[in-house]
Amino acid sequence: MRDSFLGKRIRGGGYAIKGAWLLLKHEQSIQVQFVLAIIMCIAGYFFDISKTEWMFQFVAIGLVMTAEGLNSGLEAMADFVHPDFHSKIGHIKDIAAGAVFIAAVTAVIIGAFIYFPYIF
Ligand SMILES: Nc1ncnc2c1ncn2[C@@H]1O[C@H](COP(=O)(O)OP(=O)(O)OP(=O)(O)O)[C@@H](O)[C@H]1O
Repeated sequence: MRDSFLGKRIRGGGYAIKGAWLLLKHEQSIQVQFVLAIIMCIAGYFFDISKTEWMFQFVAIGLVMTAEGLNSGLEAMADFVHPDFHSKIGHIKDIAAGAVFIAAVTAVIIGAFIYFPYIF
């Protein structure tokens, strides 16, 4: 069972859940995103948004947290392989941060589409 296809997949899932927990426990950026996600869920209940709007909201939350998590992983990898200052490392980190920025802007646009009609 341990080395079977199913056993490996189950173990892989365990590592992934552990990784998500580590992100929440140690990464401040993810903690901030998590709090924002909770605030957006409270807003969703408050404004009684539709099922489709909930779906878009969860996609936006997932998109930002996924990008932030991958960015954290890449930063950790960069710091491990090259702890010293290097322009290439700076460039790599800036690109990864840029991806988070794109995800965040997308989430803000989705949020504006959902909540503007309720607020204004
Ligand atoms: N080793 C390095 N060499 C060159 N530039 C770096 C290096 N480390 C960081 N930088 C520059 O500083 C910026 C911030 O890097 P840092 O690793 O502190 O990320 P951060 O977004 O502050 O992440 P966190 O708050 O999660 O640690 C990078 O985007 C990059 O421009």
